[in-house]
Amino acid sequence: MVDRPQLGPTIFVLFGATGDLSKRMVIPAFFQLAQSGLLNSEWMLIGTGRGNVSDDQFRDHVRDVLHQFGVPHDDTDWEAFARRLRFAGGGFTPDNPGTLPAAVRQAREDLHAADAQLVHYLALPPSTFAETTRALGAHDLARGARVVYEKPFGTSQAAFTELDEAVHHVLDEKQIYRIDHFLGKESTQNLHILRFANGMIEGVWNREHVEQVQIDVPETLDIDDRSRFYDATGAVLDMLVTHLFQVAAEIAMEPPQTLGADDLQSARESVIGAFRPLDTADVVLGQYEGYRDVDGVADDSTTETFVAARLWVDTDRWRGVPFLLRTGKMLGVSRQRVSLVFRSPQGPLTDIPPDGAVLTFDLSGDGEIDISMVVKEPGPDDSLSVGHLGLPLDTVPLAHALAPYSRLILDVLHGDRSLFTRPDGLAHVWTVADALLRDPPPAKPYPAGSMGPPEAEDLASPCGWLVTGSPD
Ligand SMILES: NC(=O)C1=CN([C@@H]2O[C@H](COP(=O)(O)OP(=O)(O)OC[C@H]3O[C@@H](n4cnc5c(N)ncnc54)[C@H](OP(=O)(O)O)[C@@H]3O)[C@@H](O)[C@H]2O)C=CC1
Ligand SMILES: O=C1O[C@H](COP(=O)(O)O)[C@@H](O)[C@H](O)[C@H]1O
Repeated sequence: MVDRPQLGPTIFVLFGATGDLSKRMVIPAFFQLAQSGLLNSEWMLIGTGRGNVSDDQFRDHVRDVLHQFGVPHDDTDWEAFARRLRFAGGGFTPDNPGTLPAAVRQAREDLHAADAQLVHYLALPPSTFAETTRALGAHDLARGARVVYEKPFGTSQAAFTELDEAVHHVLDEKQIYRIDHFLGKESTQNLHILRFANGMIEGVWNREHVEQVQIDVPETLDIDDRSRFYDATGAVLDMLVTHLFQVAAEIAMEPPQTLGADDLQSARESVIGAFRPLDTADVVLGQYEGYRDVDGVADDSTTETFVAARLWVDTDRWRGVPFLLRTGKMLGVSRQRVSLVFRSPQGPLTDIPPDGAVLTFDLSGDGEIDISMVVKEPGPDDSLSVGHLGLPLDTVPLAHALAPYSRLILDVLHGDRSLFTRPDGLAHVWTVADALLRDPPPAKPYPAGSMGPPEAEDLASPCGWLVTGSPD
């Protein structure tokens, strides 16, 4: 990132600026960028929404958000930031521009930058993506702009195709940034950096050496804050076909020619084409006991709050290696672990623990890479034991981790699409998930605080899931 050119003046339009995602992620991330001096000094953030919120009311909201989410700042930081906040209300549809076009014109004047880079961030319900894009075209706010779409970008093959066509009617692919914040995590980026920078890792990144891959994101979190959204979405759409598939693609991809944006994006998104459509016999769905009592959840809801799946990647590199994916709400622990479990060598040693040699990427927080290895148990005989080496990424010299949303927003400002998804990859995602979405197996009940339905354990045999309900 040190080699990146200076950014020019920027106008960042935040749709859904007073919504949940904006307050949790986008506003704190943008503030982090401003505070770290990573923005051009000439920028303006225009929040938008359907209500008539004054600039000052919006500034109060933003300040509350920074307090609520514990974003450290002093008065000087805040005053410099607040001066650059505006709000444009009155809605924004193809028939009604509200006050946004005028606010953008004014921002260009205030910045003395007729050519300021316009970025629209759609932190909106996905059902509004197509219409908002049409409105950008209708009110001349699409020309030269970059547009960030939140997930999910479509909820089925048909919905994806319809949305993709609507968006491409107004924008070129180069203007489109479909965000998946798991790709912005420091450890996720190490799935390609560590691999391609270290021959000893790249050499074993294949079926000859890897017995199985686990992508495991259990969460203790409930869904109370967004029960309506969640009940209409479920774990398969919320996590599996989005974040977990993208992480699987990061692992499965063939080496790109370069780590330039187009090559990296192409390598990751094209390997999704080799994901075998999921067999529902390889999927276990669950629903935690008590889910139907949550306010906003239907009394007879069949929505899954847990999914475990065995995915196969039909490439020469990975044929026959199961990719085990698991995530769910109200589980016994919160973890975000990607593990490559290595095969035991044939040779003189017997009784080697089957999951002794594992390379793990911890995606949570600032990230960590761990290696476990089978070693001699120090002592008088030759018993085998498993030892661990941990590398917290914040201990790497000069580490200055960016939160995933900060990193991805910065990439948008720089016009770097390497960590964003592409329509060919997404189109195939819907093919892979089609049978599961059309005819899902019933969600099996599981107790809150457990690790999901017991049937999910069988998917991961013989090693079993490496993340268990017990503390590490
Ligand atoms: N919340 C989260 O933790 C996460 C959310 N996401 C994604 O981010 C996006 C936004 O999610 P979230 O913030 O939770 O959503 P919200 O339900 O909070 O909606 C965001 C804002 O959108 C506006 N809005 C709501 N309905 C409509 C509508 N029918 N037409 C136009 N504007 C509307 C509202 O602003 P106003 O009333 O001011 O117009 C609202 O504040 C979604 O795509 C979601 O999937 C992704 C990851 C995590
Ligand atoms: O997108 C989502 O991600 C979160 C988990 O993300 P993280 O920020 O904790 O890494 C998940 O809880 C949520 O259901 C999902 O919508």
